[in-house]
Amino acid sequence: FWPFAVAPPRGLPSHVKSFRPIYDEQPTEAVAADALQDVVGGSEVDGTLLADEPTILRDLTPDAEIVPSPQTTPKANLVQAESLQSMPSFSLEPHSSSDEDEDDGSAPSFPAVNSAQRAAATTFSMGPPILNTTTNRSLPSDSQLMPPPRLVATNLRALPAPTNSLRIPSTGPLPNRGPALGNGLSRPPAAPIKTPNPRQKVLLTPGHSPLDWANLLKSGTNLSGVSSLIRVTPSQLKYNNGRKGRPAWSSYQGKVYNVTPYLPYHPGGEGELRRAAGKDGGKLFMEVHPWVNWENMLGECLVGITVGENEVSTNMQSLEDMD
Ligand code: HEM
Repeated sequence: FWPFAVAPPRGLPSHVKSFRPIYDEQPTEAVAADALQDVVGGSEVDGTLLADEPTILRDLTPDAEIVPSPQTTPKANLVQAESLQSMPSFSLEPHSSSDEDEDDGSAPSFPAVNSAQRAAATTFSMGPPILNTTTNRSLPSDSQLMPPPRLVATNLRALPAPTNSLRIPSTGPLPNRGPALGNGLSRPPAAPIKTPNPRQKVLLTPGHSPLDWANLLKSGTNLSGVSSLIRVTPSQLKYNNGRKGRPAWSSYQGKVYNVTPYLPYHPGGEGELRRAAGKDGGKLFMEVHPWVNWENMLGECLVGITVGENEVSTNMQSLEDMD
């Protein structure tokens, strides 16, 4: 079935595998010619089909005006040599030239032959060295070189001995890892590291922080254990050493304090504070924390002042009586 008014083309070009109509309606001759033109090639000039194959179009459209088409596919033709004279021609053939700057296939000379650098080099012997193939490179003689540094004793530093080298030894125990263990599973507890001035603060029990002590000082509680300040003889001070239920008194620069209520508040621990109980604790105190103001911290604990043994008040009980 051929729906067009024209017959299907015969002798399709080799690159056309099939010829399939794409119009459902009856196309006009012009449309059919366009479709045919797409297939068989050719061109249209001023409404006139210029077919590459006039015989085919003649069969398809017998009434159409058929004119031979110009050559649309370039083909090699013989042309006259005169017509090529106006066209530039190129050639890869080498041509002879006396100019040394022309590329002769070798590396360009530097500096350029006619340059000022080349001229200066010949005049002042400056510029790049000209390699002479007969002498090759002229190495400087020993007399032109700096002499090697002399090894004198003052220039030498003692190298570290191999055993004291900082380099980690490749074999054996590492120097800072302790002794090697037999089973390798457990390690003995490390010895405590001693520092010149270790802090010896203790963990205070709840309710005994420095702030709690400050609040207790302001509470108005009698912390001294006495109704009024008294004269304290050395025997009295020694007697109140905090043992056997007796209060712990300590003297600091002539003043006696009852440190018993402060024991659980002492950041250094009760034991440290008890070391000064029953005696003058000024030396120990100043050895540990001379920055601490004991007068402010123990103000409410003040018992009295130290006096000589013979200065005991008449109404004061003797140490024998207190025992
Ligand atoms: C009764 C008088 C004393 C008061 C009021 C007192 C008070 C204090 C205070 C406030 C601190 C904390 C200091 C800080 O954090 O910098 C402290 C720490 C300490 N106190 Fe006392 N102290 C007294 C007596 C003593 C005595 C007689 C000793 C020793 C024999 C002692 C041994 C220590 C120690 C070892 C610490 C810990 C030091 C540290 O922080 O490393 N204190 N004391």
